[in-house]
Amino acid sequence: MQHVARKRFGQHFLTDPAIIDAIVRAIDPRPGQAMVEIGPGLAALTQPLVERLGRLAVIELDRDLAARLRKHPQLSVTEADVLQVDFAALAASLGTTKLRVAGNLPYNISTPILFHLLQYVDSVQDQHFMLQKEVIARMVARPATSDYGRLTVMLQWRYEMEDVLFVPPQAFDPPPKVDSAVVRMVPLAQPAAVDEKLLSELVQAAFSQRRKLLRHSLGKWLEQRQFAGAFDLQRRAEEVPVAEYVALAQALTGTERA
Ligand SMILES: C[S@@+](CC[C@H](N)C(=O)[O-])C[C@H]1O[C@@H](n2cnc3c(N)ncnc32)[C@H](O)[C@@H]1O
Repeated sequence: MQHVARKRFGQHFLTDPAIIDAIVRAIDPRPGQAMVEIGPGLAALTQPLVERLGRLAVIELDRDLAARLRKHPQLSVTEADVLQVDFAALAASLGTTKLRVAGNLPYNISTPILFHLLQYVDSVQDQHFMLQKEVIARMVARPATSDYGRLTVMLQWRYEMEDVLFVPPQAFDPPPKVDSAVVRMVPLAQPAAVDEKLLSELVQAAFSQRRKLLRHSLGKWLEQRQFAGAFDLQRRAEEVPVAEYVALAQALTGTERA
């Protein structure tokens, strides 16, 4: 039966066989691996993935698409909003502690999905996501560039990330208005021990006025926390490397490096 793409679910279905093949090769699924796909849609990626894996868990919000997918004997379908899914519990239900996660994400909620998964980083082996190209540019950005921001710091603190593939709008039906790309995210083996909430507040304060020097955006914030250490506030937020934000958050809590 024909499915009309639903805009509210960010539905853009992959149709280009060469692109689908390139994405699956980048993911490199192996038999028996525990993988979950977010937003399988009409199964463009799902089918080649499950052929290689043997079994695949999928999370789909669209009730009609979930009903179709349930007919596939090798899929376990969770009909849910991915932002409500407990990935640690999902990993346990699949008999693993480390999940592989993949998906051509709905772009309207891609940043919330990335932050949701950050909570479950300890239950993840790796993540491969198709996203708007500009979002991936922000994820993998280097300091002192206009793409470097809150998303960069909060993700680079926990993941090694790589832009692995460019995908043009014509690879989808209907084509999105933006260019896309695929990112590989691998959790760091030895992340710094830091209070994530504090780091998040710090980074938010720093980038709240990104064109100004940090003494304007962060000075007062540090004063309120009675910070007496050394930190150069004569810079803009985008000039501070991830490791320095982490070290500052550690100094604020007295946490030692792991
Ligand atoms: C960009 S489409 C990708 C579809 C398919 N994987 C493909 O590549 O052709 C995004 C998919 O995510 C689903 N989706 C949208 N919002 C979702 C949510 N909150 N939770 C789970 N799935 C969602 C959509 O219904 C759709 O199937």
